[in-house]
Parts: sequence; structure tokens; C-alpha cells
Amino acid sequence: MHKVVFVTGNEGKFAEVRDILKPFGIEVIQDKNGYPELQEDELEPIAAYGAQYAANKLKMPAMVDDSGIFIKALNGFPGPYSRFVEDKLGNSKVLKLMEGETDRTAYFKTVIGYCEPGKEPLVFPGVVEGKIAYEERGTGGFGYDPIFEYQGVTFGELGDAEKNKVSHRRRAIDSFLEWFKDKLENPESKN
Ligand SMILES: O=c1[nH]c(=O)c2ncn([C@@H]3O[C@H](COP(=O)(O)OP(=O)(O)OP(=O)(O)O)[C@@H](O)[C@H]3O)c2[nH]1
Ligand SMILES: [Mg+2]
Repeated sequence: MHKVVFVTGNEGKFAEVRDILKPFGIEVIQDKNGYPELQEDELEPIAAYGAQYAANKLKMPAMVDDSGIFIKALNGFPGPYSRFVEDKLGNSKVLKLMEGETDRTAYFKTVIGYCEPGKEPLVFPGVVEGKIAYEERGTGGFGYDPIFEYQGVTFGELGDAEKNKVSHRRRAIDSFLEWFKDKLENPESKN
């Protein structure tokens, strides 16, 4: 069994990453102590810096997840500021900003940052494309899930297991796993 520390205060993220990695023999341990989140227009540098900070502080391999929802009609807003906007506006006010907008195109993105002590951080992005619904639907998931429609169904309406098959987070973790499995098979050749 491999162990990875996942630094996040978000229980929804933690539960998803734990469930996705479990079948691969990777045990995920949550660390709620946080990391400095850079203010950047892209998620990658935020995740890279956070993972390196956490690995060097904890002296063990560390993972972070920086995520956001990017709405086309709002020029990509809230993107990296999704946490702040969720806290200050919430889904109902985001829907107000979208009133009158017929182009509902949006995507969710997760960047997994992973780092081992003394090494360079690696980033693994995952994206899922969808649409902003006209009203909140469903009580599952967390955050923006009730207003994000994937193939006509909101992430709030999908069960956890179904969301974990198609989500941005799932895609980012799949990309991490590809690298991680390769590293287990060829321990000398990578990173
Ligand atoms: O509907 C959603 N489905 C998701 O799958 C999802 N993943 C993240 N989010 C939201 O996007 C922001 C990310 O901010 P974020 O990456 O800084 O995370 P966070 O501050 O919640 O936790 P931490 O990991 O930083 O401690 C926060 O508002 C999250 O609630 C999601 N919303
Ligand atoms: Mg955060």
C-alpha cells in the first residue's frame, strides 16, 4: 500500500480523490493545515508551488488539488478565484450574472500538484466541458456541482460514483496515475 498526503481543507475533494485512488492501492491521508495559495491566472503554478511547499514542510510526498470553474460568457471567471466567489456570491448570484446569456459553455479544471521532498513539483491537469444550468439542480457533490451540467445532467444530480468516472478531478488523477505507475515500474528513470 502506498501512502500520499493530500493537503486540502475541502472534504468533497478529499473524499473524491480517496475513492478514486483506493482501487489502485494508494491510501490518501488528509492534511488540513493548508498551503500558501499564490494569486495567479492559471491553476498550474498554484498547484506546483503548493505541492512543493507541502512536501518540504511535511518531509514526505505531498499532493494538492487546485480547481476552478471557467465560464465562457464571463471571460473565464471565476477560474482560479472560484473559492472566493463561492464564499462571497454562491451559486444563486453566479446564475444572476448569467441571466440573459445564451452561451452557457463552461469547463471545470483540476490541477493535481505532486512533489517529493527536495524534488521539483509535477502538475497533472484534468478538464471536463459542460454548461451552466439555468437553475440549481441536485443535492450531490459540492461547490458549483448543482449548476454545472454535463451531458444534460448536473454534477449535483449525478451520484458520487458517476461523477468520479467523468469529472475534471478524475481526469487529473488518471494523468497522475499514468506517471505514478510508470515510476513504480521504473524507479530509477523518473523524477
Ligand atoms: O462544483 C464543484 N465541483 C468540483 O468538483 C469542485 N472542485 C472544486 N470546486 C470548487 O472550486 C473552488 C476551488 O478552490 P480551491 O481549489 O482553492 O479549493 P478549496 O479552497 O475548496 O480547498 P483547498 O484544497 O484549497 O483547501 C472551491 O470553491 C471548490 O468548492 C468544485 N466545485
Ligand atoms: Mg483553496
